[in-house]
Amino acid sequence: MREEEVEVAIKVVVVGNGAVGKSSMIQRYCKGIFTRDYKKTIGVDFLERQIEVDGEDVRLMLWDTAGQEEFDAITKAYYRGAQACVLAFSTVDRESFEAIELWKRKVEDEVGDIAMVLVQNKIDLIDDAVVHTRETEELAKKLRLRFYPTSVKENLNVEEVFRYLAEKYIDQLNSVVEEKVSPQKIGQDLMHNDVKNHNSDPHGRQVISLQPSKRRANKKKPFTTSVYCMLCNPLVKVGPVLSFLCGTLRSQ
Ligand SMILES: Nc1nc2c(ncn2[C@@H]2O[C@H](COP(=O)(O)OP(=O)(O)OP(=O)(O)O)[C@@H](O)[C@H]2O)c(=O)[nH]1
Repeated sequence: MREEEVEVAIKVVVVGNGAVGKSSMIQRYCKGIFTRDYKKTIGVDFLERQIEVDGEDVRLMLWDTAGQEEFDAITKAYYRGAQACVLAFSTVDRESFEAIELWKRKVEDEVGDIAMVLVQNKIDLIDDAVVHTRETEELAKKLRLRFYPTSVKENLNVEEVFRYLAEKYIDQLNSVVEEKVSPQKIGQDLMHNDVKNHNSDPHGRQVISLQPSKRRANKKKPFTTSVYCMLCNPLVKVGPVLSFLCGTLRSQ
C-alpha cells in the first residue's frame, strides 16, 4: 500500500430521542436542505460528506439512527465501529434532554469511549425553551463534552458540530499513532525482542488496530509526523502507518 492511498474516514452516529432533528441535521449538513415535514426514521439511514481538515480530505459517514426505543436493537448494531457521536436533544422537549445520559451510555456500551459532542437543537425556538442554558452547560460539564446550540432550520452551528468531531477524532488518532510508533518505542521493543506486542493477529503477526486513514497525494500537511522505519531500514523515512506495515510484511 502506498502512503498516498490512505484517507481518513470517520463513522459518526447521531443519536437522541425521536423528533429532536437528527435526520434534519444530517440532511442539512450533507445536502444543504431543511424540510418541515417530520418523517420518523425507521431503523437507520446513512449519508456522507467530504471536508478538509488541516489540508487533508476527511470523509464523514453520518449514520442517522431512529430515536424511538422500539428500534433500539437495530440501531445499536450500527453503533459498532463508530469513531464519533452526536448526542442531540431539542430545546422544546424536556424528555429528550433528560435522556442524554442514557444515549451516551448506549453508545459507550457498544463502542467505548469515542469523540462525542452535546447538541441542543431547535435553538430558534428559544422563546419556548423547556431547558435552561445553565442546565445544558452543567450537563456538558458533568459529561465532559463540548456543547453546541444549533438550529438546523436556521443553519446555525451545524457545520461546526461535525468539524469539531472530525478534528477531535484526528487529534486522538494522531496521539495514538505517535504513542504506538514513536522511534524510541520501536527501538525499545526491538531491544526487548517483543515487537509482536504492538498488536498481534491470531497468528502472531503484527496488525494495525487503528482505523486506517487514507491520505491523498499532494497534500499540504500530513496528520502525523513521519517516523523512520527502524524495522526495515533506519535510513528510510516513512509514515507511521507504513512503518507498521513494514513490520507486518517482515513478520509474515
Ligand atoms: N424549528 C425547528 N424545527 C426543526 C429543527 N430541526 C428539525 N426540526 C423539525 O423537527 C421535526 C423532527 O425532525 P427530524 O429530523 O425528523 O427528527 P429525528 O430526530 O430524526 O426524529 P426520528 O427519526 O424520529 O428519530 C421535523 O419536523 C423538522 O422539520 C430546528 O432546528 N428548528
